[in-house]
Amino acid sequence: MRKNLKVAFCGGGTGGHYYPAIAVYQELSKRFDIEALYFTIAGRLDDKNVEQDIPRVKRIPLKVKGLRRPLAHPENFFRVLSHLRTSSKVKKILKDFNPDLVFSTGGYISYPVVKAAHTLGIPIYIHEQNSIPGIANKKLSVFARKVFVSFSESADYFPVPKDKIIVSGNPVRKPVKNREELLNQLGFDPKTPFVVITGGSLGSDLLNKLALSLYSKILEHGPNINFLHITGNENISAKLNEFPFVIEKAYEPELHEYINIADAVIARGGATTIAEILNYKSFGIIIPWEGAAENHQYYNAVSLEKQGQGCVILESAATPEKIYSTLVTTLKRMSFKNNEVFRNPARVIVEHVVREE
Ligand SMILES: CC(=O)N[C@H]1[C@@H](OP(=O)(O)OP(=O)(O)OC[C@H]2O[C@@H](n3ccc(=O)[nH]c3=O)[C@H](O)[C@@H]2O)O[C@H](CO)[C@@H](O)[C@@H]1O
Repeated sequence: MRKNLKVAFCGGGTGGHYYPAIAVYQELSKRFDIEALYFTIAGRLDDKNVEQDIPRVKRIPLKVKGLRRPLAHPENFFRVLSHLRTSSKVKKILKDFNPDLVFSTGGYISYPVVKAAHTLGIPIYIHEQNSIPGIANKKLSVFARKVFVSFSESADYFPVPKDKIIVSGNPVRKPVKNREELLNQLGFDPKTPFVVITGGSLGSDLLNKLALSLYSKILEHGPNINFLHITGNENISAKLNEFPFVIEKAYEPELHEYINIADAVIARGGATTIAEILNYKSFGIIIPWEGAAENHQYYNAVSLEKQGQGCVILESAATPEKIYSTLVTTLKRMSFKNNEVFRNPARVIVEHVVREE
């Protein structure tokens, strides 16, 4: 008989924080009967998706806001007070649920949850997706039993003994669909190169603009390439009508399936998109968002480039001509991929958690 495991998760607001938690849930549920509780940020992506992604989950939406920058901003006084109030509510919920462990993937929602779990003595595990860790994870790492990091270079940022840190990689969801099935559904020929364009879970105006010029060039000069373009909430369909080789979606809940079969991905430098490109053996043409805290998207992207699975194009150099020529060269070099995930970071995490518990 399989053992029961009660897990409380938190980490959300964006897909970059949320999907690694889902990947860990999926891996844990191969070994245990999981009873899950998920603290979501009310109204955000995690809150909207968790009931589809985790069967029978107890969803606990919290109304929390992140700290404003600079940190000395007067508004932060009230936000910290609200975190403290939320923390006592969370403490009661955690006490009643009585989980075996808390798994947190960072972001501001993790403050009240991890602090409450700490006061109750519940084992805490933290995962950091980015090359340069976020403030919440750095501060909360002292309460964790283990801190999992995606990049070895992040280890030095955490104020904890080195043996607490495990370089696991960033967990990605396990793809289950094949290329033919997915591309036939989109009405594309599976033998034609297939490219995903994504600005991450919130979309990117810059990528949307660049893509339109890229499509015009392809219409004029070729070669044959089919695209799935994730626009975020922006609706640009009217402008895309003249390009029959492009399917546009505002959001695709199973984007990982398409990244898995893509011959190339044009993307921002969000850590989880980068991890999907890396682990599914695709190739990324990455234009990092320069506004990311401490430029972490750039360092995420450089790490992909160093591993031979991507190239970084800075915003200032990201002209349609540059993207077009890089894409054409990339596709010439690529052979069509198979469907295997060559590394499964979620398994590394689960093995450590099982060993500890
Ligand atoms: C603007 C912002 O704050 N960006 C941060 C956010 O990025 P953001 O949420 O954009 O995250 P990532 O690009 O890292 O990951 C997006 C995730 O959402 C999934 N997805 C996306 C679109 C879609 O339609 N369907 C779908 O399933 C992707 O497959 C991926 O799993 O978190 C990342 C990880 O902490 C950080 O590195 C980014 O800097």
